[in-house]
Amino acid sequence: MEQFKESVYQLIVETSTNLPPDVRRAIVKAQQQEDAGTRAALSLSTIAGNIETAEVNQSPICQDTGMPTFEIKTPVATNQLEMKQVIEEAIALATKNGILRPNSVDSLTGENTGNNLGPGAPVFHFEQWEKDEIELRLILKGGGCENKNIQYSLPCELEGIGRASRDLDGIRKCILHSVYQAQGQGCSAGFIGVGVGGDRTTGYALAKEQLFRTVDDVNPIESLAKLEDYIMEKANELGIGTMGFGGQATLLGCKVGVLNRLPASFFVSVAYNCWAYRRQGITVDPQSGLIKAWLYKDGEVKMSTGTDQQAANGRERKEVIELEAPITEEKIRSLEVGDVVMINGPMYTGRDALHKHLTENDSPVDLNGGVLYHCGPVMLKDDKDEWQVKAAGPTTSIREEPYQADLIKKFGIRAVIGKGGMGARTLAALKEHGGVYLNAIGGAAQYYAQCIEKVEGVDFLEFGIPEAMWHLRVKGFTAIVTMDANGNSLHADVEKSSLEKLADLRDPVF
Ligand SMILES: O=C(O)C[C@H](O)C(=O)O
Ligand code: SF4
Repeated sequence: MEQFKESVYQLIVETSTNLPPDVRRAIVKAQQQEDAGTRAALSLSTIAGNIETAEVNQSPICQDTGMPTFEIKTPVATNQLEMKQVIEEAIALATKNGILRPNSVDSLTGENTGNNLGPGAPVFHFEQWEKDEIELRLILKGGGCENKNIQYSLPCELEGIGRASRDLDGIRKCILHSVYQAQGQGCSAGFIGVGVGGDRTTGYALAKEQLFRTVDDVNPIESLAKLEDYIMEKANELGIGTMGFGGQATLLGCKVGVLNRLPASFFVSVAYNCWAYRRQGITVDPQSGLIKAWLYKDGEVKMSTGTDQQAANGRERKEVIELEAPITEEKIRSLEVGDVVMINGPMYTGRDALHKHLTENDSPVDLNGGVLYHCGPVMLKDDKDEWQVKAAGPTTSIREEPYQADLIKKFGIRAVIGKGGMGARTLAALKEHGGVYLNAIGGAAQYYAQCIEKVEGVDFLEFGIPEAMWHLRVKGFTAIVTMDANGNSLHADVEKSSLEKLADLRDPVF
């Protein structure tokens, strides 16, 4: 069992730090589709560089290492209870070593268990088979894209695309709508697994299972193969693009599975996965516990960071505006949507727990002119007992919409960094107070970790590592202004134009 534990540990490390070749190929293809110099192309370059760094440094590709979900097939008479225990030990070890973020939170008390174990975590699906080998597949699907999963109960009326009836064309409409409603918030360009039929539970389970198919896998059911191809073509016409910045690549994969349903129910369930599509698998010899084969490794795909591509196209990078924190109101008001900024100086992290706390309490640090970063990093203490940043990309900002406007005004915050954009109340507060929303590249956790020079302190560690308020000193932290102090929002614009394009796809196709 010691060797089996080592094999499972290796599987966890590979899944968290090294994107499989089929996913890499899909991202490379997206890079080739985008025009050099655009926001989408720059973001994809950052993503490509991040993928390489994560592999080289053996560090998490994204700081949200997700809900570890195992699909396991065992020979008859294998002791699954013993296996479960060993896998849990491997999970706890990977968490201790900074390969996984402590991600399991008591839903009633908010307490983080610290080792990724607890009721329902990790997720195990066991099955027996006749073969004399163990197969383990693992997916690490993060919370931001999980929040963009959606389940439709047909018939229904859908914004933009109209009525979805109980037929193949209704299914088509639901899937297109699911991509639209995700916008950039699930770190597009994404991959979707779709479950048609089943009940509410098995429909979602089927949708997730589809994510274990390789990107180039062709559906054995002809009508579904056609549907998958159609969705790939049309979803990429919605213009949502990487991180919702607009662009050619919105969807990188679509896989559809089907189950029978009850006469009264008709569910279409969609599991949305970000570009950081971390899934891997192994077969293991049950006697020795050694890895026999890797399931998603068909060759090496090196990522190109795109600078060569830009140079080849002769296009200049947009000028970068340097900002020293704390930032003056005048400087902030001079920024416009589309500007690329580079921040130096202090920055504070804060997400769900902190926003709620600051609404009711004072801040332990002066946030006047300050930069607030929606981020839940992976942190480890080194031998000198100092905190080191292992991964630190942005989290989805829209969750803080109920609080953000009040906090901007209450504390004098000038820049909020996150991903996916924020809503109308925040936009109004940015205008009134003089502030900007900066979009960082979701999932690029290695890229941003490298911009952090020092961890200068931490408050509210009792909220758990992801939710604590980390005091960071950054240098060259690059992000894009997507909401400015003049009332402009790139997110609102992309949402509007993609809704119009969705509406163009109303007419029946199947
Ligand atoms: O929890 C996080 O760090 C990020 C999350 O996966 C998100 O996409 O918002
Ligand atoms: S931050 Fe983005 S890339 Fe990371 S898990 Fe969340 S959705 Fe995925």
